[in-house]
Amino acid sequence: MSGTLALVKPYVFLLTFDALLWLLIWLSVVSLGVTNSVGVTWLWCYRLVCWAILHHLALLINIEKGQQMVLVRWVAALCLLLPTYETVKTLIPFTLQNNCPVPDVGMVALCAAAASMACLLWEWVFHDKAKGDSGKQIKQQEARALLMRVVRYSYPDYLYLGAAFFFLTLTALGETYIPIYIGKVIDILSGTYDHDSFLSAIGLLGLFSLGSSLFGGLRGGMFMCSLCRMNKRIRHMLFQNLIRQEITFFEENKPGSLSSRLILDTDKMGRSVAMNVNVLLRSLVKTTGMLWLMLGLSWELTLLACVEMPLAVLLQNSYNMLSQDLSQQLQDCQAETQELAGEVIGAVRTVRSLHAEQQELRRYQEALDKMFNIKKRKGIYSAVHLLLRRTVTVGIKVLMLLVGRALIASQQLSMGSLLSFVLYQKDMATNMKHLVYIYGDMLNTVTSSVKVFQLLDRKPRMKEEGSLAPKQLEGKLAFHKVTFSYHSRQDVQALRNVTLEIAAERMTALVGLSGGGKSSCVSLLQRLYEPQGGEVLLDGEPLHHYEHRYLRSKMAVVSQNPVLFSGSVRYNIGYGLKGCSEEQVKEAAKRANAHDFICLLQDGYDTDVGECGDQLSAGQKQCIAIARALVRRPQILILDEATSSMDVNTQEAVQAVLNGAEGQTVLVIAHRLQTVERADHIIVMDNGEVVEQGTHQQLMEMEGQYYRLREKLFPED
Ligand SMILES: Nc1ncnc2c1ncn2[C@@H]1O[C@H](COP(=O)(O)OP(=O)(O)OP(=O)(O)O)[C@@H](O)[C@H]1O
Repeated sequence: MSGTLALVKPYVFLLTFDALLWLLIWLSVVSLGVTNSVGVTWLWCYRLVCWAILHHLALLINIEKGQQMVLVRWVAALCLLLPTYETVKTLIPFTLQNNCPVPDVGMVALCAAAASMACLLWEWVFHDKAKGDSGKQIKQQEARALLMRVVRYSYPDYLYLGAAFFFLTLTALGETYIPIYIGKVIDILSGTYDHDSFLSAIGLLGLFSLGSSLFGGLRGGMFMCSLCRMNKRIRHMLFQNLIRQEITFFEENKPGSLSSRLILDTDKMGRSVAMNVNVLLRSLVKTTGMLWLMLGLSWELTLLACVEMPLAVLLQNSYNMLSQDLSQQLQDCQAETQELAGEVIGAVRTVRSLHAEQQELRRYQEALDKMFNIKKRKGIYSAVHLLLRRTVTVGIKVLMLLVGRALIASQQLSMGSLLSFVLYQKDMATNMKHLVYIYGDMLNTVTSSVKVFQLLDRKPRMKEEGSLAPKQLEGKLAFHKVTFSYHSRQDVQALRNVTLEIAAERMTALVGLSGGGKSSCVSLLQRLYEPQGGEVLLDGEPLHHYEHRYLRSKMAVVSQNPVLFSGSVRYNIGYGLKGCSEEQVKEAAKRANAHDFICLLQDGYDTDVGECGDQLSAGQKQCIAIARALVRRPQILILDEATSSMDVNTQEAVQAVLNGAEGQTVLVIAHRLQTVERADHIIVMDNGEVVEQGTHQQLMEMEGQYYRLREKLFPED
């Protein structure tokens, strides 16, 4: 309380000083016997002198620097608003000129109130507070910075937005003039009837109504257009950055929440600019226009109408503070619920086979309950806020009608003008509410952009792509003292000081018990992860020195559970290849032993494989995945249990083709002895380490782990 008093004191002091200056000039005018208006030039001179005096006084007051600057800005507005208003008034034709020697007390008070409110609004809405502010203010500053960033993203649509703002101004101006003409019509009808005046008033009323509707439609269309364009741009940028991220990122962020960011949050982000700025500007133009016309009708009623604003600001401010946190909680909760539903639906077979429907239903119910509670609290805040707002509005309206009645009785106001005023006041309250509410809403919705921006700004945690792309590649792979653990399980080392060589143009087999580290080696070869220690080399050069695209063209990997995309068989085999011919697709399919079963499918190579290839068996999917790898003619082929779901005959056939691939480096991980026996070199891994290596013969003769564990290593034989 004492803090607020200390804050208000300098303002009261300067306001009293200003009132004294006005009293001085009034006494001078009276004593000199001036009866005509002093004129705008004189008023400017006088107020500039006042400004100089009050400005220096403001600088002399011993307050904190930031607050002093606010005071200085307020003094400028206080001194210069009235001469500015009088100047603009003289420039507009048909406006009643003030013939009093000095502006009347009401006008001075109104300008002081307007300057204070303008400053209050400016400091509250736009001005950055000094450093060292409380957490909430810092949060608001961040929200403002975010808002500016969202605005910057709409720059490319400046033509659409410019046109939209142009139509918006015309619409708002048209709407502003309507009540004035309604009042005129009422005055004509209630006084002595003049047909020409009536027709002209009705004609102009129709013109303004029609014009504002037409421009309103054009404005809406332009805003929608720019909103759609911005959404498209942001989603594209976001998706582009998402697919560049390292695999760990996708392990940490579930697909449900990512797709929510991509769809819901980007949408909200666009809305926070296009829709809210639309309403904000419309309200701003309308409020300014209406204030202008209302002042022309009666300053007493205008002053009364303006009282509503600080009260509305106060109420809205408190409501925004309470609802901003809840909105954030609600968003997180919605993303969680969506993720949960997506996970269960995606894994519905597993859920059903484990009879976990009830358990999942309970989990979903809990998530819905949590969301409901947040929404309930939000609803209660909103209802209380609405009630208080309505009470204030009705109170002000009653007061205004009482004052209006007094003004009509003293013939200072006509009935039509009072009606116009009441219409303005209603509209004014809505517009002011928008002015206050929209900014809060913008800050609210802009918080959904935080996560979008975090994703947009996220740099993949991988080494920079190299530039090596030699024409001739031998295809020799090597691990040199490689240590690696997954981000999600940093306590467990998946690979420990692994050193091994995969000879060029030879077939090497990686064998070992489950969890030995074989698939981790393959992941590092694909550069899905980066090792924490040591290096993975290709022809003696670290993998990250090579161009990304080059590596992908030289190395193909087929995994145990290959992912197919919904689309035709042909599309899946030639996936990601530009200009892949029909012959190349068929030849690869034949080599992968897939051609025969593809021909038996309903539409042959044009058959849709369904979502994730669901309409094919696991073995058929593997055959297509092998064809997809072979069509690229890779120098290095990695098969991670790639034939495990095929029947024995198919496995044999495919393996024979793979073995016969001339000049190719082949690395296989297999659980079948026949496959491993064919390899030129076998590396045995256990618990993240290389324990033995050699040919099948050598390993058998060694009688080490390979020999002892062969039954566990090759359970399929
Ligand atoms: N994505 C992952 N996140 C965390 N830990 C993982 C991940 N993948 C594997 N691991 C762990 O890393 C270690 C090595 O696993 P890896 O999959 O490389 O073994 P593997 O020899 O290929 O086993 P399998 O024959 O069963 O496929 C294991 O302890 C495993 O639990």
